[in-house]
Amino acid sequence: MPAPPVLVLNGPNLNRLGLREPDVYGTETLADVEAGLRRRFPDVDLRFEQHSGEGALVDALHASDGWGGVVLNPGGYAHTSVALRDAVASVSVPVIEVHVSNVYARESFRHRSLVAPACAGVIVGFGVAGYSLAVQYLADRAER
Ligand SMILES: O=C1C[C@@](O)(C(=O)O)C[C@@H](O)[C@@H]1O
Repeated sequence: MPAPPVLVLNGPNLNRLGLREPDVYGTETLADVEAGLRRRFPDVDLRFEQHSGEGALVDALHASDGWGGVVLNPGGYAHTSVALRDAVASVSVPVIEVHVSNVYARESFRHRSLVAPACAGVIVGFGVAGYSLAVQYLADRAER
């Protein structure tokens, strides 16, 4: 049986990666991230979605239930969204929260994630390499 897909789910403003605050987020675009992950993990059925709205992110999480995992960068919703946290808690798929920047080295309102306690793990501050680390974890987990 083929391994179930892994969803790389990005929230608001991450479609601006590479353009927005490059000193904070780097110069790689979301398309670069997708191409890099597809190159690095040719055997993983990777799906990519980016939504600016909270509801669409909630729906995407629900639709991924039973998949191999979700790599979730909730963007600013990490710090505000009870609905997103509840959506993560409502599914049995392992969700890894990723932040490109080191949110703990930034403004204090970024130090708390409402979503993180519902996640299997969190990767913060490794730039876009965080997506790759998260997919690697999920791929290893699928092989166990
Ligand atoms: O939009 C983002 C990007 C971010 O999630 C990151 O990847 O570093 C960190 C958030 O605080 C911010 O609102």
